[in-house]
Amino acid sequence: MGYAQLVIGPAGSGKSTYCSSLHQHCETVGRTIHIVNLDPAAENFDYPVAMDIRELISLDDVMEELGLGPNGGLIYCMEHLEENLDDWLSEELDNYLDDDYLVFDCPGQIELFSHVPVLKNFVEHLKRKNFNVCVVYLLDSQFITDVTKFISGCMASLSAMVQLELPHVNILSKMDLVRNKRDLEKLVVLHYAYISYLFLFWIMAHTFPRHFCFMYWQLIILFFPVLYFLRYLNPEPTTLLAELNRRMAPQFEKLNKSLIELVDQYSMVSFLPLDLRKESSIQYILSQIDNCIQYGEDADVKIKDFDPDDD
Ligand SMILES: Nc1nc2c(ncn2[C@@H]2O[C@H](COP(=O)(O)OP(=O)(O)OP(=O)(O)O)[C@@H](O)[C@H]2O)c(=O)[nH]1
Ligand SMILES: [Mg+2]
Repeated sequence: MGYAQLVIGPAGSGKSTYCSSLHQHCETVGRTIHIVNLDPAAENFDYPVAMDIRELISLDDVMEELGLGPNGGLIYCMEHLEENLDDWLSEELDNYLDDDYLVFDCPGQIELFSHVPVLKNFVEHLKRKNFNVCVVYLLDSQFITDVTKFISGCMASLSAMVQLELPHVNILSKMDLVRNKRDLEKLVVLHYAYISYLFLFWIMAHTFPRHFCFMYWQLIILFFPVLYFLRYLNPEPTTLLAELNRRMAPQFEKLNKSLIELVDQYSMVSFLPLDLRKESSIQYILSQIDNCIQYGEDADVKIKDFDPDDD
């Protein structure tokens, strides 16, 4: 039994960077994984490439010989891969043993996981080769700066989920950028809270000179910033719906409600945050994916077989 991650997501969402960080992390902890490049347009790699689609077909050749543009050329390359699943891919996969762990770094063209059946047939082939496969869908954290962007990212992920019919892990990448923004927001809110506090303190001191009144106001003033942070830490579907309705014209209310229900039904609101600066964040994501593909479960059984107490 082999194990595989299919890393997909919109262009520039951080797929290749994730693959490279994952490889580094695994090297550090003494675990072997092999990264496969499935992007015929990729040129620079921060990880050792175990298998490379460019050995099968080159995007530049396709564009030159067939007169196609970069996107049409890429779809042609992927369809060529589909035609060579039994030859090229099977031969390459034969180099890997049982228990090997492959990570496929895919191109970012959304067509590949919305309606073009190449990836679907690709994973079917992996399954036939006895691989446990999990989809890892990366969404750039910038998508949470705007509710409409967030919903469109969720829809693209949902489309991959429905098309590929595999265990699916959603990841919010580039969390280091969110943190900076949130720190700024925190600072602004605390700044205003502090000014309000001083202002009210001054008014109350002149109007009600009793001490318990200050305590009462103190509680109210501190309560508002806390509520503000909770709203960002744990977004509820109802909050998303309210924001969506606020952003769009009234005639879209019914559509918004259905979209949010759909997103909620497929548990799409749950994304695992990935902060590449933290080793613990990569480790947590990897453990969740391992769980999905049951990696390591056989190893436990083997350890039990060799338990020295049995003698
Ligand atoms: N700040 C920050 N930048 C990141 C992170 N991950 C990726 N990037 C940057 O985002 C850009 C795109 O990253 P890639 O890893 O090439 O994204 P990709 O999804 O492989 O892109 P395509 O293969 O073209 O679809 C690069 O400039 C990366 O340096 C991250 O965790 N934090
Ligand atoms: Mg890439």
